[in-house]
Amino acid sequence: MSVQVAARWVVLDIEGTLTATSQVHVVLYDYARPRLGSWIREHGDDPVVVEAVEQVKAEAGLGADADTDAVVAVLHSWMDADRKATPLKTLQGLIWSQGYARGELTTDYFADVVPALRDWRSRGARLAVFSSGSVAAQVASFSHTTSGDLRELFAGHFDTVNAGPKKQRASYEAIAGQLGAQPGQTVFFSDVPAELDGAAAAGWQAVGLARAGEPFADADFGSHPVVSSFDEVELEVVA
Ligand SMILES: CSCCC(=O)C(=O)COP(=O)(O)O
Ligand SMILES: [Mg+2]
Repeated sequence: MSVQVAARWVVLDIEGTLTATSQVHVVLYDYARPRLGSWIREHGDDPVVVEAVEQVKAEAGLGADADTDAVVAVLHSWMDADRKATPLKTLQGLIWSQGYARGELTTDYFADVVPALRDWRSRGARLAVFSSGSVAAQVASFSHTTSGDLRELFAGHFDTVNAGPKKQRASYEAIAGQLGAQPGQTVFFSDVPAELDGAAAAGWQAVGLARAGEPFADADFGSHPVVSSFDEVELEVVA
């Protein structure tokens, strides 16, 4: 069954929507896990790293003098629990960016994704991304994919820093404001029902992705329309 959407702006979640969850939880997390300690030690003069480490200590209740091993233990526990904490996402993004630049990481999308995004873009839709992954991680991941460099497809990238938490209405209002998008002409695609609730509360259209084999495949999407792939989306691009 197909879902009809009339929109100018298409905003996309990544994990579970564009890529398999294993692409993040296995490929990317396994890449970051053994590199966190050395990254923190070797970039002690990078203010971004210093701030992220301070945030980890504060969020985890560690003392200010906690050593790097203690910070890394917290980061590993957050990855084990898939806690999408902003300082973890910042540090992962730095490490993944280097991995993509070195050719050690490549993003693989579900088969329907790249054809759909190219079709929507060619017909005048504006595309943007809203993910818990940092903007740096997003840009790096779209630059090295099995379909080439896809960065030119996107007009905006949003994360928990420049937009806010993905389940909150205010984050979607912030994104629409930054894009200059009319909420009613904007659609958000995600595999997580609570994220769709946040988008809908901001006046957006919201469509669930229930992809076979993914963690949210059998989730209750409530009143949100649901598709199992982008092949089931009929997008009318409005001016
Ligand atoms: C290559 S971007 C990294 C994706 C990531 O770290 C993540 O946690 C994905 O979460 P999402 O909000 O896209 O479900
Ligand atoms: Mg997701």
